[in-house]
Amino acid sequence: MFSGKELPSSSSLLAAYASMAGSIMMAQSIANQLSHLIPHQIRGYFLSTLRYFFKPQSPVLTLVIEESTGIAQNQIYDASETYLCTKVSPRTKRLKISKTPKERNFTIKLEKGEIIVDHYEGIELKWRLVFAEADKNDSHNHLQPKNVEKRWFELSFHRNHKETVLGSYLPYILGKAKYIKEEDRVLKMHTLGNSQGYGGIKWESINLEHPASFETLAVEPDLKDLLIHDLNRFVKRKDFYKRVGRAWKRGYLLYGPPGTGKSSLVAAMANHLKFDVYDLQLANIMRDSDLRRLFLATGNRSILVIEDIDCSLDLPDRRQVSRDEDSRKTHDVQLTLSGLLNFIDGLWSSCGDERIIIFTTNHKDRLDPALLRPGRMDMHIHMSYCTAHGFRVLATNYLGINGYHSLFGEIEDLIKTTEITPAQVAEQLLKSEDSNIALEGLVKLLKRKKLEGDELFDEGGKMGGIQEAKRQKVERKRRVSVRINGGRKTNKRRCS
Ligand SMILES: Nc1ncnc2c1ncn2[C@@H]1O[C@H](COP(=O)(O)OP(=O)(O)OP(=O)(O)O)[C@@H](O)[C@H]1O
Ligand SMILES: [Mg+2]
Repeated sequence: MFSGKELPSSSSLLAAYASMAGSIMMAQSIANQLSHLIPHQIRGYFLSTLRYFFKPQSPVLTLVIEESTGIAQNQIYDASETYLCTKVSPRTKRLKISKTPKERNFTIKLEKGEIIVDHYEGIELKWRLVFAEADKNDSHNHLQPKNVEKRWFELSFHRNHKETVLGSYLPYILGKAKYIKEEDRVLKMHTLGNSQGYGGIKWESINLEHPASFETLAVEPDLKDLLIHDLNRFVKRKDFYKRVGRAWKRGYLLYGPPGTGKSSLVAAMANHLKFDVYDLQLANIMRDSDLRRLFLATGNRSILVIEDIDCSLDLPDRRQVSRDEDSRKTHDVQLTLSGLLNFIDGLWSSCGDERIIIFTTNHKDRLDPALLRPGRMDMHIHMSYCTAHGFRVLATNYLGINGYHSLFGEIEDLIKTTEITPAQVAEQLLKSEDSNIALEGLVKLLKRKKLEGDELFDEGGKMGGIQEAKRQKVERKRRVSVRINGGRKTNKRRCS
């Protein structure tokens, strides 16, 4: 396109200009001297022709950035459009504004003919949006409908800055636009569909509107900082992963009792990174081929979540009759954890960038050692019962209390000695908008739970361990809930 060689340097330009000016003056004096010989009209024509040929070159260089390259959308045009929305000045007269149901924010675009002046490293850059009716005879445009307007940006600046604009300003705009788009991106939550369409089970997506963020998460500040740091480092390390020849992926194992925020943490991670979430319910997957297809259909910059990994892998019976080319065979398609892990490892390396995989479980102790093997999951994160700090976060979230409340001392003392999940605390705080009523309710709940815990402790003494007493109590509860459900099988089996 443009190369440094095409343009003279400023000093040579000056020299050329000086010699041109000299030539014009000389021509003028010749013309004056010959004035008595040359008729008046011819003299004027002679001078204007001379001026045309020796006119100094304009110092302004204009880049034309067309909307389409004829085959594909022009990336620089799209990025400029996004970038310039942030550069609207008080002098801008007209803007176009729109919002589709799926968009979160307004989209602002420049109107025809509007001019925006931007400054970059001390350079003044003038942008103008130009519209014209598309050339109907344009052979490049045969794919476009007739009477479509052609659009382009004209970017004008002093030609001395050509190198900076091409080498640094335009890449800066591409980067900025990418960042703006990421910020605005509506995240998607992909789950497995109910319908078995052609080709088998498929992902279906909805907007991920989970409000969880690291700010609203009731976890210890150290853990929160560690996680945010880990995620930020991961997304920045593309080159590092490439250099050491590793697939750019990261695995987290979240474990802890129900209601401690494992799913909320997944949503907070997705919101923080602006990654889509793919929720893979293994219970719905019978065949290896399905797993492979679904896995390959996940997008870049995404989090693949496999919840309750301890439950989903020992599903009752995955034996299935499948149709081979011409004979019917019975395949044992039982998925094992290590089989799944090898499968994922193998595929993962070959399918794109910036992948995060998260396993969640209520029972780390029941997991296959293959999953716990060093190097398999990058971080093991324990989500545990509510702490005093966790309670303060929830009190801020739900009741808007940022400072002190007279019941805080009692609640925090009780929380330290009681097993209560953040979900239970949250539920209690939701019961009333009056913080006194909500917190008194929480005190009662904590006292009741503490009492139950103490009884369990006594029972444990008789039975030879608090864990055994707990297990038996949960077993009793589970039998009740199975009876209530009438033995109906659900996808998410109770595993406690
Ligand atoms: N650590 C937490 N911080 C803030 N809110 C929480 C936390 N844990 C639980 N909650 C609240 O409780 C609800 C249930 O929590 P969540 O679904 O994240 O738990 P979970 O650990 O995934 O449970 P399960 O093991 O049953 O899947 C959440 O919607 C949230 O409102
Ligand atoms: Mg969960």
